[in-house]
Amino acid sequence: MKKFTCVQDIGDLKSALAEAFEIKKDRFKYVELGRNKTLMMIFFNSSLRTRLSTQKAAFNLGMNVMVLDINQGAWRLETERGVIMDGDKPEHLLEAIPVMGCYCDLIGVRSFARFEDRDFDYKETILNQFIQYSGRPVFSMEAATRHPLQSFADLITIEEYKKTARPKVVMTWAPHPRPLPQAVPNSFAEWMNATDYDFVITHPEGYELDPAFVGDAKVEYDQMKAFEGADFVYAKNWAAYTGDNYGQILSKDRAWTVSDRQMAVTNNAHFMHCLPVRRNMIVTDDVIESPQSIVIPEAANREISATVVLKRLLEGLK
Ligand SMILES: CCC[C@H](NC(C)=O)C(=O)O
Ligand SMILES: NC(=O)OP(=O)(O)O
Repeated sequence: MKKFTCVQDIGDLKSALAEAFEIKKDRFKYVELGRNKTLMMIFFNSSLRTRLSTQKAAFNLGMNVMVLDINQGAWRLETERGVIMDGDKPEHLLEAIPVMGCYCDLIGVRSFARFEDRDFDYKETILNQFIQYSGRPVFSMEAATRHPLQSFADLITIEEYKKTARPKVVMTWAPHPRPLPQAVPNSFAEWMNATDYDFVITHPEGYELDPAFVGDAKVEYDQMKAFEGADFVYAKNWAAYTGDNYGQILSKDRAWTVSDRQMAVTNNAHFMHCLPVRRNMIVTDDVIESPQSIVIPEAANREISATVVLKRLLEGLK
């Protein structure tokens, strides 16, 4: 594997899942693979799970790790080509990227959507500059339009907890005080559409995601109807994608907050969320603390998804 930015990069999902469960049984099985190899993790945005689980995954494979928070300690970076750099940014990404590539073997990048220009975001301008100019294999630690390490961990978790071969999985929008990226819901939809699950998306009108990610998923504007018979509920907030509303908050309607009311019409569904979660906006305390909540095992599986991805990138170096 030469990059990991989307579901297609991991190849056959059944093989990827088999590798994940093999590693889950013995996560140090490939500890020699990464000896004297260095992972560089570059964050343009905050992180807890990705930062910790990906470092742990690198240690599982015997790698060295360097972490750079671009906006703390490094030079502020200009990302637009052609700009006259007479402002507050002393360095351009087009120099910084190949320099960073000199010091490592693999690069992970976190660079959220900026919500200033939909084309800039949806062309994955920042991530693709790392792919083009670093000279190293690059993987996404959540970019503008996808979060594949999260989605892979989500799939591992559903496979571990499902009670039927084709579970009903419902992704629901929920309110949030800030406009959040579409990367997590886009990516979850992309991975769910690559399985044979019964996948439904539910959100208020105006929150339609990019059709390229929605694919053949059923979209249901009535949340209660969507929840009927669900085996898994995956809650997430996202800002509007369509038209002039791009990056905007259209609703903070807390009738969409996942509570016992909605969970009561499911098939005793498991509750999932990628975290961090705003309690009593996205989900009530009772639901996220209930026996059906699997948000912690879901977060634990981030170490497993990252170990499989780093292993395949290291194998691709040979
Ligand atoms: C894993 C989630 C990261 C980010 N969350 C926030 C709060 O910015 C998001 O919603 O994309
Ligand atoms: N789910 C996830 O990626 O969490 P962080 O933003 O804390 O890394």
